[in-house]
Amino acid sequence: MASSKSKVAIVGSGNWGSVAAKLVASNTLKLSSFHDEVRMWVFEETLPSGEKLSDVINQKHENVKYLPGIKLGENVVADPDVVSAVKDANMLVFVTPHQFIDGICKKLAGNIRQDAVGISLIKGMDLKPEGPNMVSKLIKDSLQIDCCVLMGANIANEIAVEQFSEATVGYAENKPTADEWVRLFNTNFFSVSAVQDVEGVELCGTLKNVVAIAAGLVDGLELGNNTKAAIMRIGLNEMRAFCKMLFPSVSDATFFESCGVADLVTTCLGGRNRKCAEAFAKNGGKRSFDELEAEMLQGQKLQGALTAKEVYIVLSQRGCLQMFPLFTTVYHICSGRLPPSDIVRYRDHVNISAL
Ligand SMILES: NC(=O)C1=CN([C@@H]2O[C@H](COP(=O)(O)OP(=O)(O)OC[C@H]3O[C@@H](n4cnc5c(N)ncnc54)[C@H](O)[C@@H]3O)[C@@H](O)[C@H]2O)C=CC1
Ligand SMILES: O=C(CO)COP(=O)(O)O
Repeated sequence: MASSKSKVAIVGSGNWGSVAAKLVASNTLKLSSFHDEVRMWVFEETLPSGEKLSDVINQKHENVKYLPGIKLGENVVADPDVVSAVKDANMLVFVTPHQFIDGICKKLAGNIRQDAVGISLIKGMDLKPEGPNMVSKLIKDSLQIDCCVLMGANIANEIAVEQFSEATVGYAENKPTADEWVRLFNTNFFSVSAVQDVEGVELCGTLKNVVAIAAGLVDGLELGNNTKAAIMRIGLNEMRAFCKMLFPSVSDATFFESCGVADLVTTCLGGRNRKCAEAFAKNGGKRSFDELEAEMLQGQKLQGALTAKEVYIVLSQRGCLQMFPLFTTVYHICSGRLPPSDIVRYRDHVNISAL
């Protein structure tokens, strides 16, 4: 007889992907409605030792490259083949840098269980010539599955050592499925709640990375706390305006959840986008974000600079750059068209034409 237990697979194994696997795997051991084993797809790479990353994860139960020093749990099994990693699972957790998800979905289409559901932890958007698409929608449409999102003030390294934080699950209509995701992720140090606003939750997680770049520039320029707070406030307003422009149904209450103001604050204080933007400003904009990412993040990926470009393209297409002067200025600084110091002159730059 087929088992009615749910089986979980994690699509991704970077910094947050590894922590998500650890969180979920601690719960599948405790909750009888889940199979113990959690399969985690690893984008395979060869370590300096000559060993394959997936082999090392399975031997040491640790992602030595993206989450060193943290045990994932013996029930996390690394699999370098994405189709094999998901084939038995009915709960799929997507957690890769956003630039890779389209290609991954193309590989998975037609290769997942009929009864599968998904959740996206990916902060970023998918941009097609016809316009912006949310990552959860891309997953939903390409795999024909229900797809929730989980976003929040979730710096992975802090959750890895079990420091208290919160997260928000966003769902469209299917509350029972959202509740199942909450059950899978919630722990005594990771407090998860669900709201019926999938677009609002996902766009908050996406757009705060652009504001984090602005906050990092302020840090690099040593402009102080008041300036940084001002940039965060202005950024939050632009986040809200952008959300409402794309999806008028987005609720103001969503901005007060962990996925909203809390994620904005933690990312502007301690995230990777902030850190690289600080270095960018300290170098006077002479070293690109790609160079700084490669040098400072040991293979981890920034989402903010790419998202700033994607947001800029959406705003240009819609002819509303002037309504989003901070987002526009962040893009021009990231692309080298304006100096980092112009972050506080953002109001002067709303009429710059596209590159
Ligand atoms: N790290 C964090 O603290 C948090 C990250 N997030 C979000 O989660 C998502 C994933 O982030 P992380 O897990 O931190 O990843 P990461 O930033 O550690 O990225 C590296 C991952 O990308 C993979 N990769 C590299 N090239 C690839 C390719 N061509 N195709 C497929 N995969 C490739 C690497 O193997 C590695 O698993 C992002 O959208 C991020 O914004 C959300 C909350 C917290
Ligand atoms: O999303 C994050 C925290 O919630 C992490 O942000 P960074 O990618 O800037 O580190």
